[in-house]
Amino acid sequence: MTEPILDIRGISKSFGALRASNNINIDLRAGEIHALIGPNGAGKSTLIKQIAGGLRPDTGSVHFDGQDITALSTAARARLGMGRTFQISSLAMEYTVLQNAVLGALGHRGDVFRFFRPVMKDAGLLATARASLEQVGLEEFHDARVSELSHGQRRQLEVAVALTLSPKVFLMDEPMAGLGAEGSHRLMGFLDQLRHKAPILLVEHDMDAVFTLADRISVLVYGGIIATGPVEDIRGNPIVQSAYLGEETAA
Ligand SMILES: Nc1ncnc2c1ncn2[C@@H]1O[C@H](COP(=O)(O)OP(=O)(O)OP(=O)(O)O)[C@@H](O)[C@H]1O
Repeated sequence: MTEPILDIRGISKSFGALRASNNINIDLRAGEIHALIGPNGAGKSTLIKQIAGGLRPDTGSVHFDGQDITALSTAARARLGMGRTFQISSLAMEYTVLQNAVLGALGHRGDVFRFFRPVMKDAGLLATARASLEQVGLEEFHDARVSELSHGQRRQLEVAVALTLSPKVFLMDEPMAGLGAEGSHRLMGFLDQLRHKAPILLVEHDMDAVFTLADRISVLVYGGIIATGPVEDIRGNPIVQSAYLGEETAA
């Protein structure tokens, strides 16, 4: 078995009396999509924040590419190759697709206090931005404003922005949210390919997407992982069904 690229060991996090993460172990290996599912409030976003660096765990560690990064900032983790897309879009709606990608590349470079105009003439940044847009198939939309894009295209642009730092892994928080059937279908095809560039830890409520895309699934309930395994094992696991999937089908 290959060494995990991302290895979360024994993470716990409490907010007052609430144990939002309870001794969580989860890892991500090359080429895979590992889905993290669980009911609302189970602690999925809290876990992603601790992996990405926005929230410090009370105990436990995050290892990334062989290095203990538990004490590193979000920016330092991003520079090491931790790519992230968010539950709520982080795009600048009135800027163009290319400008968003350039801003992403600029942010990752760390020198954000430059004036916008010269930035758009920076050959290195432009090349990085264009290459990322090409990888997600948005090269024809360089000059379109984000506000003119479909939801699905915005999700692709978010991935392009993350790609500007050549990520070694992706953390994705509900990428299917707000997409219609066709948009979800397209994005699923895209993520299916993307996993070969960098494995994906995928938080997702859309069970069709999870069952279609995931290589492994971890189920989080009340802050603790109650099961991890291949899709078929999780689907057929009676504890998972009563704790989560039953609830979903009843909805
Ligand atoms: N900063 C915070 N302070 C206090 N409680 C918090 C904080 N962040 C999260 N919580 C609580 O921790 C629990 C887990 O929340 P979290 O947002 O991680 O769940 P989730 O599984 O991502 O939910 P959803 O699927 O609705 O996005 C919830 O009970 C939430 O209210």
